[in-house]
Amino acid sequence: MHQQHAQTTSVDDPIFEVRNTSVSFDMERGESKVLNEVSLDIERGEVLGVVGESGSGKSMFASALLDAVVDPGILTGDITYYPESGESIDLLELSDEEIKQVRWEEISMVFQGAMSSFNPTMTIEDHFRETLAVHDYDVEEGMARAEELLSDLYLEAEQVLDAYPHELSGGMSQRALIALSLVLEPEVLVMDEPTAALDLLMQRSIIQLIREIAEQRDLTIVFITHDLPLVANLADRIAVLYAFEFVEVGPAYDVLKAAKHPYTRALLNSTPNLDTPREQMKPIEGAAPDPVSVPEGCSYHPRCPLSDAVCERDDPPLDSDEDDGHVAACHHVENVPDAVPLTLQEVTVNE
Ligand SMILES: Nc1ncnc2c1ncn2[C@@H]1O[C@H](COP(=O)(O)OP(=O)(O)OP(=O)(O)O)[C@@H](O)[C@H]1O
Repeated sequence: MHQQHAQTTSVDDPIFEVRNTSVSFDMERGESKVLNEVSLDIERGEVLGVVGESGSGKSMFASALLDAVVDPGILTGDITYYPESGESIDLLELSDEEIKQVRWEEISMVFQGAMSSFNPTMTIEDHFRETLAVHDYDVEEGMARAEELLSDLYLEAEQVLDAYPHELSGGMSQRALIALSLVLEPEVLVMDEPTAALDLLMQRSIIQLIREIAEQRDLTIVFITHDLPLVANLADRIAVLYAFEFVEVGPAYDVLKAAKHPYTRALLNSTPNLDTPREQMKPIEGAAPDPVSVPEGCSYHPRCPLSDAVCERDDPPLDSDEDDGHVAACHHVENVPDAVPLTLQEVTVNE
């Protein structure tokens, strides 16, 4: 059995406290735990990048934050949300009606592929008006905000509002969706691979816009991606998911320049820099675990050059004596830099 992870690095002013949170599916092959007892604090106003390979549980973490795990997934644990003013909210205890209000108004979400989020028979303006009306906001005031948001995202507001979703390019519709997700002035925006379907140039310009908007509006952003170099330019902190658990959390600069976990270092070595075409990236050897049969002990041990009997037996906790907020779940943290040297250091990082 996996041990319960110790509490992770705490932050000064948490907007979320996620504790021992799991998502599981009952499968014919056995219990599939696709988020495994994760604990993490998210700081108010930060951009947190959540990074991991495909199938590592990133989307499960995103949907857990909105208590929106798809059926028949079972979400357990504690997620406390601290609004800017008022009482803290135990998200997993809310009624369906209450959680609907929190979503969009407090915590909003943008997924990959705007097209599937828009209704093809409605104009973009209809989407804004409907969202405002359903949440009992003043529609005219809200539409003024919508125009402002669209132009902050470098879109011609009038033209975009009049358009049907299919009339917009991929980059335009993704930006329109970001504007829609912000029209109710939420405190948190959870973005799950919001730029994955776009070309590199458009991805970068949207990342830049997201940074600007986060700063202007004091937003907390949880940005989920498999693309480590992409978040390098965006995130204040990075949390790395491997096999449904966080294996490393820390300030973006430290995680990118001095990663502590062998997996994070392998991930960095597999993604040389922002200009490297995906096809040229070197995949990490071995396969990511199947959620039904996650290895005992440290789940990374079958792929790790430092693995020994302790790693095969004990799941390392995500804690450390370090006081710099940079933690890694590894029994051999001090030996990692020699055992897994960073081959490429070209990731550009916001300092
Ligand atoms: N409806 C479902 N029923 C059972 N298992 C599921 C379901 N949806 C997802 N999973 C499994 O949960 C695990 C985590 O999925 P998740 O979508 O969170 O991964 P991810 O890191 O976001 O990957 P990707 O980048 O490919 O979206 C995967 O093994 C996936 O197969």
